[in-house]
Amino acid sequence: MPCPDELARAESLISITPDFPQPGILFRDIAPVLSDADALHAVTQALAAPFEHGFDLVAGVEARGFLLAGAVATATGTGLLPIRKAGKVPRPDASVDYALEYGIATIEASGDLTGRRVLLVDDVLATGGTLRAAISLVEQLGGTVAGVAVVLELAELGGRDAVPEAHAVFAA
Ligand SMILES: O=P(O)(O)OC[C@H]1O[C@H](OP(=O)(O)OP(=O)(O)O)[C@H](O)[C@@H]1O
Ligand SMILES: Nc1ncnc2[nH]cnc12
Repeated sequence: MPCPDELARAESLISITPDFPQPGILFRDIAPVLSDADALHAVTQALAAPFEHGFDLVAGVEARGFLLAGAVATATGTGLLPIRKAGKVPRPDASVDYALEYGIATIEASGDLTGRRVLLVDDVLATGGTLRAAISLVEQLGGTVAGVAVVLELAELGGRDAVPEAHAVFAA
């Protein structure tokens, strides 16, 4: 497990910008965490820790989820499943439409995940639309969702109701 002091410092690096990308949205940006080696290490460890040995593939949703999924997969010696936004996968085997806090989107992926235990990771749990869609996508591909981990849960947006199994490193 990561050191609590290091995690607290990592949380303090998350920036908050009002009215981005739309008026009324309080945007949380984890980019400063990614560019700090100790903070990135602590957050990566904290994302994976509750699920130790319970997964063999890490999935992240484009784009910010990719960054964390890559870090967690490397740290835990597992593979990586990129879940892409619409139009990027040549022959998607699964496609899911969804709504998120500030828009609508479609995610796609290809491959046979039969027998794979997948840890889903993302930066922010807001309404939960993105992770709910990602869970559905993994299951459509034949995989089992072994866990869901996010860096930051925005509690007032109700994402926990949509994804009750989510483990959040930080909550706001
Ligand atoms: O809980 P929700 O309301 O679904 O919102 C959370 C999602 O919103 C952001 O992704 P975004 O689609 O903005 O993509 P990005 O990673 O490319 O910035 C964030 O990275 C999460 O995936
Ligand atoms: N408020 C927010 N900040 C950052 N990413 C988000 N994704 C959805 N809502 C968000």
